[in-house]
Amino acid sequence: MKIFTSAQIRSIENAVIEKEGVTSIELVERAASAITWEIMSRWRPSRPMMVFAGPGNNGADALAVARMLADEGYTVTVLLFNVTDRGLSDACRHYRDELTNVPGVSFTEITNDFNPPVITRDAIVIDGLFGSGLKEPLKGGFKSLVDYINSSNATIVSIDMPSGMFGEWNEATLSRDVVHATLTLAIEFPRLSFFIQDNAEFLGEWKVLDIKLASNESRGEQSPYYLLEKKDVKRILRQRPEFCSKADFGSMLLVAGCYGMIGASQMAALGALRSGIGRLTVHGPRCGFIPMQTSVPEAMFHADQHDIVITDISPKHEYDVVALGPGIGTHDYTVRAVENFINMSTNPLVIDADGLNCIAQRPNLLEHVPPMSVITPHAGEFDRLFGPHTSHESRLKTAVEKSAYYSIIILLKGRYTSVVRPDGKIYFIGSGCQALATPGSGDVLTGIVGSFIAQGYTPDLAAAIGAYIHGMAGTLAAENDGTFGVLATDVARNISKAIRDILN
Ligand SMILES: NC(=O)C1=CN([C@@H]2O[C@H](COP(=O)(O)OP(=O)(O)OC[C@H]3O[C@@H](n4cnc5c(N)ncnc54)[C@H](O)[C@@H]3O)[C@@H](O)[C@H]2O)[C@@H](O)CC1
Ligand SMILES: [K+]
Repeated sequence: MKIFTSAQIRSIENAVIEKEGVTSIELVERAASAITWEIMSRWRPSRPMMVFAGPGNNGADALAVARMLADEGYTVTVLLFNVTDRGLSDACRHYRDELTNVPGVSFTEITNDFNPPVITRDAIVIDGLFGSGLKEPLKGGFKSLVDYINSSNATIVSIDMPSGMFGEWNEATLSRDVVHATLTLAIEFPRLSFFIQDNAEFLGEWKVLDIKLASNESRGEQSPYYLLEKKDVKRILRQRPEFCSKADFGSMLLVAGCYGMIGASQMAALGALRSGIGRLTVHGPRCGFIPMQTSVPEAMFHADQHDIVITDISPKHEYDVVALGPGIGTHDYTVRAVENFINMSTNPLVIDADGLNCIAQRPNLLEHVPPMSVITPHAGEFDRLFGPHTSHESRLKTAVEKSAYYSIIILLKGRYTSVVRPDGKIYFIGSGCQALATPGSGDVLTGIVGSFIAQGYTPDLAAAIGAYIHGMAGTLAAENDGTFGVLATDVARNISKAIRDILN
């Protein structure tokens, strides 16, 4: 699914109005009925509704919802803020005129100062102050109003977006002067902001409501941002031919483990094997030999000359891909081995965890990472590589810049994992859940991504489908065990099930 900017959504909306002869009032009506249904399915008419409407079409949506809720027997108090020089939008004026004599609605239009009404704890606040037409961070009276709403402890439903939040790029608004919604009901499209962790506290739960807006128009519109869905992964994944052998599914060298972290080699190896690798060799220190051969006998083991750390990475054979990093530590010998290996590599690599921490000790080394390699940092590893960041949004922007500069794919892990390509495209992956926040989970992901590259998927797609399948495997594991106690081995065990579900 493409993720559009607010400007693109406006132009899609205008195109629908012009080409299909739909009026903006009809669109508001569609949006408002979808919102009203959603509210009615969650809260009974005994809950008082308190509607805050702004001067644009976000306000029009709110006024139309107020009328519909009143028709359904809810008690509705409406405050319309008509305080800007520009006055009301056409649709807002239309719904204002319609509301003035609806029974069950207490309506006030504010054109100047006002005394804030008491918001009781059982009230449902409907926030229709501003949506995609917000031009600058809120200030003055609107800022105080938003503060007042936030301090009410009531349930807050934001229409389209929490008022004060932009559809994209919110650094200037971070955590200040934005409605903190309990539920955000987005109209037709999710926004880029929804996938960035900084904004989670504004959005609360969010849901996209379908108002049949222009699938034709939106299909033609280009966007660098995508939400990867199950159907996309199904389209990318190739069914295995009936006549096949393991030689058809690639070979991978996994460079992983040190004394005390051989578990990382196991997790990554399981990730690779459960996602279909044809042949897997693990290179690790000698102390890893017995544990690896007993716990993952399907993998071959190639022992380093050193007992407890990796000191030399010189593959004896050709591999389709080398994945490097889980549990290797950052001993001087290992940093040097990583440096030598990267300097002589020409094919795309997968680099994770301590592999990245080793690179962070030799900053120029990134210049020598082969193009189209995949690096898979979490926020901490990312900052060690590229410097500290104060927000997830700024981290994402740096990822776009660094991905282009180094021609590498950056898979930035999080609630919505972002796979950033050198051409600026970002795939967001939301298939995971809290269960994945467990030790070894990232190692499993490294194994999966490496395995898909070895099987012939391009590194960007291997990273994207790998992250999706990893997330889904974690979610499937949580269906059995809840979100607290899922182990990385449980995630690995569910990979094959996730792939089967996707292909069915
Ligand atoms: N996307 C769509 O196709 C549809 C959108 N609809 C609604 O329309 C909304 C967008 O409507 P609009 O474009 O009218 O925009 P908004 O209603 O978000 O806001 C525009 C108004 O707010 C004022 N404003 C902007 N920034 C301000 C600030 N910082 N301080 C004070 N005033 C400020 C503007 O001058 C203008 O009057 C969406 O969020 C959604 O709720 C729906 O009505 C129907 C379909
Ligand atoms: K809003």
